[in-house]
This record gives sequence, structure tokens and C-alpha cells, in this order.
Amino acid sequence: MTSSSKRIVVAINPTASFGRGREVGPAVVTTLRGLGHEVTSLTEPDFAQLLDAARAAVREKPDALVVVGGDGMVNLGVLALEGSRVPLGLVPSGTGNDMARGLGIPVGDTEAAIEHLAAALQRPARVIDAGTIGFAGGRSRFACILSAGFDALVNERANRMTRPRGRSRYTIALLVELAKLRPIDYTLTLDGVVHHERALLVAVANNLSFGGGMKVAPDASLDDGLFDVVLVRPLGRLAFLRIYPRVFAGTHITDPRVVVHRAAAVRVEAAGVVAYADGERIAPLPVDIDMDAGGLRVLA
Ligand SMILES: Nc1ncnc2c1ncn2[C@@H]1O[C@H](COP(=O)(O)OP(=O)(O)OP(=O)(O)O)[C@@H](O)[C@H]1O
Repeated sequence: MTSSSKRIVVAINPTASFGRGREVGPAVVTTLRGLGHEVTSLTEPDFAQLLDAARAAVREKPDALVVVGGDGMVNLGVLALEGSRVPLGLVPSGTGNDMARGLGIPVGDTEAAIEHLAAALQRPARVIDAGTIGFAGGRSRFACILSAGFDALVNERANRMTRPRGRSRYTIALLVELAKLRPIDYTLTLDGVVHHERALLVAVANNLSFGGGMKVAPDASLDDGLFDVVLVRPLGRLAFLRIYPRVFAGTHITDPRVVVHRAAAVRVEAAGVVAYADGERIAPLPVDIDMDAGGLRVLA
């Protein structure tokens, strides 16, 4: 083994992106072993068992935990690494892959992503922020974006759909939900200040995009110790459809009905709304979100 050889745990979601990236996990393991690293490969029948296995592996203090999948697998990594200084590596093979986009990790080119990881393993890890989420009966963590409102409904619908594959699934889910568009009455507490807001969505963002490159919080920084809290105030369906394509470029935030706050502690309350984070279902509101500044080390 060379002096730069590392002990690496690779946690794989073979079902990411509807199983399209099934070969990515084995390719990561083979390539890293070929480079002389000592690799433990983890796959389990479901997310909960994989999280248990990853947590057990992290207790052995490996040099890195690498996740292979989409943002849900980033979420698994963030949960498994709570309280640990072990860095998180990522080879994206999911549908949205928004964390990889935010970190500058190649998306849609597995070979390039593995090369990027192999190079990052030889550098000090980058320190970024994470978020903690408190809700009735539990707590969780996230790295990308917590959303609660229209976008979460779209996410929920897109997750239930099996086709079309890729980003257009989100567009179709969006159009279906758009037909039922209703403003939500939120109570937001931002660093102790209470705001009552009628809005279509609230996104509490560490990373800038969700849904496969939709830059809902284009100015969000992964290491500024603050969340960008994006609100979209009520819009008619046509106005919403006009603004929607602008989210891919992030230019929607110039619309006066889009409001961005910055805060480190956020409470989101609204009746009958479920919070999603990193594309995973978290819990019905209310949720309390706290900044964990510098809480995550990443290989990027
Ligand atoms: N064997 C398994 N291991 C891990 N996760 C699994 C497994 N089977 C199903 N899943 C589910 O996969 C989801 C995570 O998928 P992931 O984020 O990796 O890919 P994706 O949804 O295609 O991508 P993205 O989140 O970037 O859109 C979780 O909700 C998890 O419950």
C-alpha cells in the first residue's frame, strides 16, 4: 500500500435514479481499490439498514465515508457522520444530484466524478455547514435544502412517479400540483423574530439548488453559517408558470414576490404541510432548523 492509501467506506444505493446508476457503486469500489485504497463496500436492502451499517462503519474511524447515490444518500452520509470528523465523499448517481452540483462534483460523468473523488482524497477536506431539524418525536439533519410547501408537494409527487426519468419528472409533477395551487399561511421565526406570511413555498437553503439544478436560493453559500430562507408570496398560476423557468437560472429572486431572508435559526409552522430535506420526507410541520456551522467535512 502507498503512503496515500486510505481506509474508505463506500455506502451504495443501487436503486438511485431508478436503478439506472446500478453500475456506479461497483465502479467506485473497483477504481478506489485499484488506486491502492482499502475499501469496505456497504449495500443493504433499504435506507435504514444502510444508515445503521454506515454508522457502525464510521465508529471505526475510516479516512472517508463515500456515498454513491443522489441527495438522499448525501442525507444518509450527513446522518451517519453526525459528531464525527470523518469526511464525506460523493459520487452522484441519483436523479437530482443537487449536492454534487453545489460542490462542483461532476454530474452525469461517473469516471470524472470518481477521478474528482480520488484527487480530493489526497487534499484536506472542505468544511461546510449542515442543518439540524427538530420535529415532534425526533430530529434529523440535512445538507442541501429543507422545503415545506408547493415544492415539497412536487417532490412528494415526483418521488411517487416512475417515469419519465430525470428532470422532466419534476416538471410534470409541478404541473399537476400547479392545478391545485393554494397559498399557505406560515408562521416563520427567523433568529427569534416572528413573521406571519402567506406563501406558496418556504425553502431553508444551505445549498443553492434542488430538483436537479433548480437554483431556488442562487446566493446560498455552503459555508457562511447562515441559511437563505426563500419565500414565494402568492402568485396566480400564469405568473407562477412565468417565474418557474427562471428558477433554473436563479433569476426568479428579482421578482418582488420572491423574498429572501438570512438566518441561523428557523422555525417553520403551517397546518397540514410536510417538510422535505435533501429530497427526503422529514415530518409534518412545525420544524425547528438550526445551523450547524462547519458541521460537515466534504471531499470536493
Ligand atoms: N437499498 C437501498 N439503499 C439505500 N436507499 C434506498 C434503498 N432502496 C431504496 N432506497 C431509497 O432511495 C432513496 C434515496 O435515493 P437517492 O437520493 O440516492 O437517489 P435519487 O432519489 O434518484 O436522487 P436525488 O435524491 O438526487 O433526486 C431513499 O428515499 C431511500 O429510501
